[in-house]
Amino acid sequence: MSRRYHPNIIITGTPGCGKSSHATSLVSQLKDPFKHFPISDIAKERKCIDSYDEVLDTSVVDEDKLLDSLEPDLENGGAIIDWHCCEVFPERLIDLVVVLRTENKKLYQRLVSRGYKNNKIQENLDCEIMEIIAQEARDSYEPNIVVELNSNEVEEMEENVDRIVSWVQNWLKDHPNGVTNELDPKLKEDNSSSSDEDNI
Ligand SMILES: Nc1ncnc2c1ncn2[C@@H]1O[C@H](COP(=O)(O)OP(=O)(O)OP(=O)(O)O)[C@@H](O)[C@H]1O
Repeated sequence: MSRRYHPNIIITGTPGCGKSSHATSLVSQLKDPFKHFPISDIAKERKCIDSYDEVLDTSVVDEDKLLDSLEPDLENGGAIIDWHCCEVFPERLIDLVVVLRTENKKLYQRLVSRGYKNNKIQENLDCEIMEIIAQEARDSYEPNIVVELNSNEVEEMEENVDRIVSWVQNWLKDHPNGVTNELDPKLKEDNSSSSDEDNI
């Protein structure tokens, strides 16, 4: 039966909230076999782009194709997934979902400095105000694996990364035999036996 011996973590949040910065720093601290999966780039590399949204100036990903392509990576474990969507990844393959939150004023400044068009900036600010991604995470995963962290200042980012590294170290200690990749209710109970939320 397929098992993973390192946890898979989703780092999600509205564009500009710091997903890539967090994921890069996390992987540089955790090292091998942990690997950064910047999904926007990977979707292009693995030819999982469905179409282009002219209005929002963004690529539309073929999520089924993306998931088929990523499933073996997720089964290996140690994936640090960096994307603004999280619901596409099956619960059985995800151990922690980190939702980054940024104050609107700060997010606005970051998006302006990227040269985004006004409608794209507004769309992203609305997304953050309405907690779209946080809600998607709450709707898609067990509450004990979803954590919201503030990402307004550099110091917060450093603190967040330290907390996630500690969580990983505890996960590795708590799961010496790994966890199943299968959808097995009994084994799933075993998977959730550690107090994941308490550790982060
Ligand atoms: N906690 C933070 N404090 C200060 N600056 C930050 C923080 N997080 C990110 N930034 C800055 O905000 C900008 C956007 O960060 P980053 O590219 O990591 O966001 P993202 O969520 O990955 O965006 P996207 O979804 O568009 O890829 C970068 O210039 C980064 O340095």
